[in-house]
Amino acid sequence: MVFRSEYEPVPAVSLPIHEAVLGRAAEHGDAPALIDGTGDLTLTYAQVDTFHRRIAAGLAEAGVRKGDVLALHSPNTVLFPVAFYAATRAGASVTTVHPLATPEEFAKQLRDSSARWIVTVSPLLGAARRAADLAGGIEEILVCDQADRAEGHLSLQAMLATTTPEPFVDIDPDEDIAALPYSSGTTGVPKGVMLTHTSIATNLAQLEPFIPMGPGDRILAVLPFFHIYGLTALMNAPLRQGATVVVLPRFELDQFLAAIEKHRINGLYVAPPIVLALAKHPAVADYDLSSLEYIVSAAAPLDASLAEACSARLKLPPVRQAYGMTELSPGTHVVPLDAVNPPPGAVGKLLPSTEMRILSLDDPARDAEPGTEGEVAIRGPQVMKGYLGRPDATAAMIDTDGWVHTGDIGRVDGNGWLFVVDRVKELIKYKGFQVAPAELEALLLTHEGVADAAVIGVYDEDGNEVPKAYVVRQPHAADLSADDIIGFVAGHVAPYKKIRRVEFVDGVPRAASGKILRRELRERENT
Ligand SMILES: CC(C)(COP(=O)(O)OP(=O)(O)OC[C@H]1O[C@@H](n2cnc3c(N)ncnc32)[C@H](O)[C@@H]1OP(=O)(O)O)[C@@H](O)C(=O)NCCC(=O)NCCSC(=O)/C=C/c1ccc(O)cc1
Repeated sequence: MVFRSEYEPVPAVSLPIHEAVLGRAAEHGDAPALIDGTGDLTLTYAQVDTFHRRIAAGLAEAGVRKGDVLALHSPNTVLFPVAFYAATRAGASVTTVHPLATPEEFAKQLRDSSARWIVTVSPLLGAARRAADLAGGIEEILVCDQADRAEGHLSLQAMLATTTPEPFVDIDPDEDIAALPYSSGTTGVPKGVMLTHTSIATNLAQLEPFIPMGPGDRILAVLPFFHIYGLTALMNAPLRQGATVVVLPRFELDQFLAAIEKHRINGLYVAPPIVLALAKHPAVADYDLSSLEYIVSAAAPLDASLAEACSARLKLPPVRQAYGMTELSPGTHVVPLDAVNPPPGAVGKLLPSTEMRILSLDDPARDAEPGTEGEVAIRGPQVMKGYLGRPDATAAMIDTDGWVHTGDIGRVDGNGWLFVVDRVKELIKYKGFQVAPAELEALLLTHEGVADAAVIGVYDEDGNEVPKAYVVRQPHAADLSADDIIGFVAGHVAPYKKIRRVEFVDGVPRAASGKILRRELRERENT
């Protein structure tokens, strides 16, 4: 059975993303678009409009051409959105990089995406230079935050002085790639997700009626812009509608609470660990959070009683969930802000122009019995174009009828609410960040004391999923300890991918094909 959205379809928004988002920026003029939540800098809509055009001219002058891949490597700053739209206006596809990626991880992404340009911030220049050396093929490393050409790197700020006219680039929004975030999908290592201008812009139009933001609304950008959730909910959506975005570089509880109080934030888009902090942390009582009107949570499963504790403490309507994934530009379901008594735990209703099937877990060619659990499959204009350079992985994810097999297990109630109950995919979600077991297993096998290894997600006391390694020692490495393993991995990966539990075993369960039997390990955990 195909579930169809109960809402009127929305027409595709076939526009370059910078036009779809900033097309009306000049009209908003002096209204604040972006405020630095750690300082005083404010960019008005008129400035964002002018600045991104000047930087696009500067990038074109530096040699950026249509189809080039530009790696944007920065924590959240007020210049991040400006750099993003400047790059797309110059014709580039933007691949966003985690600011804490190690040089090796960064280099992998540069090589895989055939990136030619890096835009970073000066504190991260060292990592960017090492990554560029490892990867090769980089024309130039540019820096967002320097007023001049310090340290020999072109600066985006210096480009604001350019008198060169903005480039005219002929973008085909339906075909050309605007964003190339990296995602593991349901299995394997991170892959470049090709999102066209149209798929991202149309997804904004699909979401807008349900979580409207407009002039006067003040949104807090604490989740990273480099993930599709932040890029959509905290950057594209508010800037398209004329709201004000207060920007924080990372989640630090007191700074976050102080920013809500100081800037009279009314809408929060967060992930479950922040809902947990709001529900339980004593510091919450020290701040005036009365400006808040709603909280939306996505990126990872949210416990219904935790959501209830959070909204009760802050005297807010129930926390709204939304559901999506990078491969879906990203949104497919949302609990509308104006929904009356949405059922606890629901991740939402199908967005307009989106179809869903719930596939049988025994036979994915068939639908599950109505009301029962199955794998969520999605079809709509927000489906990615594919994984860059990986036709096989693309075919494994999108079937010949255009359905994306999400790897999440869900159930739909009689009123069309989706509940996500589990997942079939291998991926670990640490605080909403993807951690691919295959990547950590490959790394563990490079340790001279490790004979074999498997990684799965287990739950800690706070209900966070954390990566756990099962390790088989080499015969000569009898004294290899858990701390050795944890330290070794931490030395090679971004902090969110760290191994946080270790168990030594005599053997890793494998199928005859050699595939790790993760289900067996998971069952062992639960007994
Ligand atoms: C703010 C969070 C929730 C919590 O922050 P945290 O507690 O500091 O944890 P981190 O995960 O950032 O940091 C991990 C480690 O790195 C460390 N770290 C941290 N920043 C630093 C630093 N700048 N220096 C140095 N060490 C540091 C940090 O201290 C920590 O170290 P450790 O103590 O060992 O755990 C953070 O985890 C976070 O941003 N998570 C969200 C990720 C996210 O956006 N994912 C979205 C994927 S896309 C998606 O799901 C789409 C959904 C969607 C659905 C529907 C829609 O409509 C739209 C979208």
